[in-house]
Amino acid sequence: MPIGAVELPSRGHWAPSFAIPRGRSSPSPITKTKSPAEFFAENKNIAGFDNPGKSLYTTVRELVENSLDSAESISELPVVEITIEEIGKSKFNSMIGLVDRERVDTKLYDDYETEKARERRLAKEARAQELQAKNAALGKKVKEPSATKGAKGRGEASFYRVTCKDNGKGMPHDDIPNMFGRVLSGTKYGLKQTRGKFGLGAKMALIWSKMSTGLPIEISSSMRSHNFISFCKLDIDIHRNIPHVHLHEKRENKDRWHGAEIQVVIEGNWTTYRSKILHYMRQMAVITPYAQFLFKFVSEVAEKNVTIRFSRRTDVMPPVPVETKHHPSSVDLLLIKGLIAETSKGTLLQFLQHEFVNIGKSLAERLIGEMGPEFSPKMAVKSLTSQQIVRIHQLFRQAKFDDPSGGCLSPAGEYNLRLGIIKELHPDMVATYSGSAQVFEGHPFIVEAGVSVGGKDVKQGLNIFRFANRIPLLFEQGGDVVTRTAMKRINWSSYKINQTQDKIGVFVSIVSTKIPFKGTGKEYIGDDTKEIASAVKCCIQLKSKIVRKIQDREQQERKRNLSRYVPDATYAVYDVLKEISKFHASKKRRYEEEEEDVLRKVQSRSITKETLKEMLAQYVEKVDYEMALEYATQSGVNEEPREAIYIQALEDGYNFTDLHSSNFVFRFIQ
Ligand SMILES: Nc1ncnc2c1ncn2[C@@H]1O[C@H](COP(=O)(O)OP(=O)(O)OP(=O)(O)O)[C@@H](O)[C@H]1O
Repeated sequence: MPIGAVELPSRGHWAPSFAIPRGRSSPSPITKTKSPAEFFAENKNIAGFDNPGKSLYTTVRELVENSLDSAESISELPVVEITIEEIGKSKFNSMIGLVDRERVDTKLYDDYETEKARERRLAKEARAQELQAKNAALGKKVKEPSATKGAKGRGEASFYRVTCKDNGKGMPHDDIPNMFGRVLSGTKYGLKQTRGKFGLGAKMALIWSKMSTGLPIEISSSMRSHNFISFCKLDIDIHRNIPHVHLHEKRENKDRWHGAEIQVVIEGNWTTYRSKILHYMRQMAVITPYAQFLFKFVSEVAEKNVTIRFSRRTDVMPPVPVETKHHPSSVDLLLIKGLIAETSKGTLLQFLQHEFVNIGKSLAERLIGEMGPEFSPKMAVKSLTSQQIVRIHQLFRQAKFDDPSGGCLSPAGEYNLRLGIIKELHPDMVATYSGSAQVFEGHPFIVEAGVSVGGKDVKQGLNIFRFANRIPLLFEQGGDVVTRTAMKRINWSSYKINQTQDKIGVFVSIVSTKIPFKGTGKEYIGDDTKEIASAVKCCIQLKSKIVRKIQDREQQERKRNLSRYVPDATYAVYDVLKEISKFHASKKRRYEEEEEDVLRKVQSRSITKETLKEMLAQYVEKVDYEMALEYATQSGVNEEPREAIYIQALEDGYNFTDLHSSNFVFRFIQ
């Protein structure tokens, strides 16, 4: 939807209005209204900008998610480059044209400490270090020393330039100022599964930069059809909630690049949020294995630099989610009024039939009949009174409608989820499951889950990975429906898994046209949504798959263990045989015919160490095969290797056909 079509909440209507007393002498309060930009600047924590560290994290997150939404919207395999560049105080000062100044009156500063206090602090730190070294020498677990707190005081602020570049759709030249300089404006307001929803994230990064560094945001963008790059430098007029454009021009696009590059300079804290940012990138790589991410942290000190490339492992992308219409049981009074105001349909019958899913002509007629004598199919929908609209709403809440289909959703897919887990965690075992579409308050949702055991960089116990509309959720884990289900409602021991000792990965991805997040931070899904809670439980219960995989693994390990002993066993047996064959030659003892045959062969060297080793290996192979066959007969392996596969519809422009299964995709290129 072009930005012009986005109906912005008009200032003053939605914003909290409150009374400010003028002072003791003046009892009559004046009512003030706030612009959305002002409101979010004052309450930035509700959008994930709680402190400098979290703000750095949220800025990265908002920019990366916009990039992915953008590339996927044009079915382009995403290539996203994100760079966080540390900017020292001197560099920052020179960027804003401020001359560095040494402290003169040191006692003026909050972090001033007397000589005595400094000595005491240093002595305490030395004692802590000594204790740590002692513990390390004794092999005891050493706790990370808490960041040495100097004297009190907030310390120096750290500044970072965050740049995010993608190969997405780009933006129309004239829309850029509004997209980045007007809070609550965006192109993702329709009823559709997208990562972004509120029209807020990029603007919050700008508001934070305005609050912490005063520097504007820079946007470069080009669309596929453009032979120019739009460049825009802007900040935001907080009080009026409008963009304040510094520069907006068209530049040459020699390389025919399309996509967007956003750059913002903010205060942050890399030290405290480093691990959160890297976890976020890794989890994004799990759920988006068809994207390529290049993450860079560029420090002023070269040793602190970080470069991580999360490579693409597949070019199979989930389908682009499609916009859908509202389900009658999901709408409220305000929404019905909005739909009536916007509809191009003339009559009530047409309105019901065309503006909602799952209302066909005959159902629309039955509903109108049920509304009462003052309603008729041919009546003008725009002539409905407020009372009549309430009647429609009441009926929508009580009538029975078919559930909405999940066809408009775009889950990661079992194949991608499995691939992402394998690529980033290298587990010993992974089982995945994809649920069918279900419904919550008229919105379809799909839950997919994976369970892994073992792997790289995975801690002992439960490691929970949560995703909503393919966004990793890292904060407020405790109250989340996935955490609670995995910790409290699943009996892991019945899966042959030890909940405290095994390295267990639990991955749950929920996609929907409406994710019931708690709060605006998009950080967790409450445990109180019954439908979602039970779907999550069903999905994590991959019991038969997990148990089967563990048995398979035990089978493989048995063979591996037996094979490992073949050389030693060969030497031991051969040495014994040689000794016995000497006895046999001296006729001191008689043996059975079969045994004599073996001993003769050892003597004549037609049985050597090598042949014996080979025979033992063959025997292990045979026994393993027989046991596997027996196991397969018991557990019905005949059913197991069959994978459901389906053929993707051939659309114009495709010159290949994909055969999908949860474990693989065959691509036939014509
Ligand atoms: N990298 C990008 N490529 C193309 N368009 C972009 C990009 N970043 C932002 N946009 C456009 O700017 C709009 C505003 O982005 P913003 O991050 O403020 O909100 P949002 O993504 O719509 O919602 P949310 O606040 O939930 O993230 C987006 O809707 C999108 O149309």
